[in-house]
Amino acid sequence: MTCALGNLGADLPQLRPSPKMSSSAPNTPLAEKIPVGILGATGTVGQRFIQLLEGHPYFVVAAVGASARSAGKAYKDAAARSWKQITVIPADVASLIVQTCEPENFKNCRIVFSGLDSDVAGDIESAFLKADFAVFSNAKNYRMDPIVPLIVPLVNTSHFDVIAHQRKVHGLSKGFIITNANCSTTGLVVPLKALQDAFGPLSRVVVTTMQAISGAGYPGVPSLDILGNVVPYISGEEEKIEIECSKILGGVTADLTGFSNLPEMKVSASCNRVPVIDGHMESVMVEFQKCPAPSIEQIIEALQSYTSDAQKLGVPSAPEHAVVVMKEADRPQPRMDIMIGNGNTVAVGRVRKCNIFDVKFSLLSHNTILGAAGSSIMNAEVAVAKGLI
Ligand SMILES: NC(=O)C1=CN([C@@H]2O[C@H](COP(=O)(O)OP(=O)(O)OC[C@H]3O[C@@H](n4cnc5c(N)ncnc54)[C@H](OP(=O)(O)O)[C@@H]3O)[C@@H](O)[C@H]2O)C=CC1
Ligand SMILES: N[C@@H](CC(=O)OP(=O)(O)O)C(=O)O
Repeated sequence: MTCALGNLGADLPQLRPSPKMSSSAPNTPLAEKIPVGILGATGTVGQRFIQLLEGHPYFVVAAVGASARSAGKAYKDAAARSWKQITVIPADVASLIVQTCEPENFKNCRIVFSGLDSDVAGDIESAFLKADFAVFSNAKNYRMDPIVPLIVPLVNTSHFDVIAHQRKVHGLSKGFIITNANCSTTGLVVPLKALQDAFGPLSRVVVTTMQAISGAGYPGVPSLDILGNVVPYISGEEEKIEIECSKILGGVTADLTGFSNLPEMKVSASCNRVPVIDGHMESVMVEFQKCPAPSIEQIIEALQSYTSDAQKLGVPSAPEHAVVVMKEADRPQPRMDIMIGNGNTVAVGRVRKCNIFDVKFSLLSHNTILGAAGSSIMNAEVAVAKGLI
């Protein structure tokens, strides 16, 4: 899964100058919106980008890309069968002509958000990086690359500090690549970060996931496999959760050229596909290095009071609460709780003593909002606030 991006320094095309932007007041609309492109725009994650970017205060969708199967059609026709959002396709995007995913077709964009299938994301995202775009990827291809930040905006925006080094290595002036985490990793690391900040290092984490079908994209899991059923296997998912947590919860090296992972924190994941449309549930057990461990009351307080850097920066998509702790015995539940914080909050419940580790709880996070497009957009907002765009 670890891929080297290679030497990207040569043949940089001249891009149009980026619009004037203010990094001093990140939560107010920019004087001129930043044109963005969406790669994989017809897919499950791409659609979520289009939905979330409608009326966005910083960004405007200026180009959409997908495979040769979709290219050349108006977006509304290319996505006619696959659009599964509960809102209609925004009118200004509906009429855009879908492009093939080549940088020259996105010359009017400063940023590209990628919801590309991982089979093609590696080469395409690399081409956009080489062409000096700011690339925000949802695919797994570059997550573990030693100079690519893997950022969950409610957890580790400090990892943006490696961008200057990444630009230097690749000979870029404005471009960079940031990746999001796997959707189950994303829901997990937010409460883990709250606990790590409050009580010090974690030694062991065991997680069992119950993942929605939208996680598999469209058309995804056949209905006959999933209706009235549970499938106890999602290819590659357990391995991704187990390694990504360590990079995200670790720091940046002192010279800002890479990441200091947390090999001492052991994570074991078991993943299941369940017949839910949106929202990944996770059942989590945590052991602290600290002995004696904090009390359940202290743990609940730490989860509730956790405030991420994205919230402190006040970027538009940052939720009021990174974590909400639900007190009802049978919550959170996907049907009722998935849109807390507009899909960018992690709902935690059933926080209780664990007879084997120190604490156990359930969590719910939105796999295509916080777990994908929502985090990418929030990462881009943070990049604007940090003056990187
Ligand atoms: N769904 C989720 O919850 C999450 C997904 N991800 C990741 O996000 C990415 C997208 O996932 P998802 O939206 O579910 O996948 P989908 O299968 O729903 O969408 C895939 C997209 O990639 C495009 N595509 C496929 N082949 C090519 C090609 N050769 N050239 C250009 N575009 C191509 C498709 O276009 P076309 O319609 O023309 O075929 C489509 O737009 C994946 O890497 C996935 O692992 C990450 C976190 C969560
Ligand atoms: N595998 C996840 C979604 C996904 O595509 O993850 P990743 O981007 O890590 O491959 C799911 O099925 O729910």
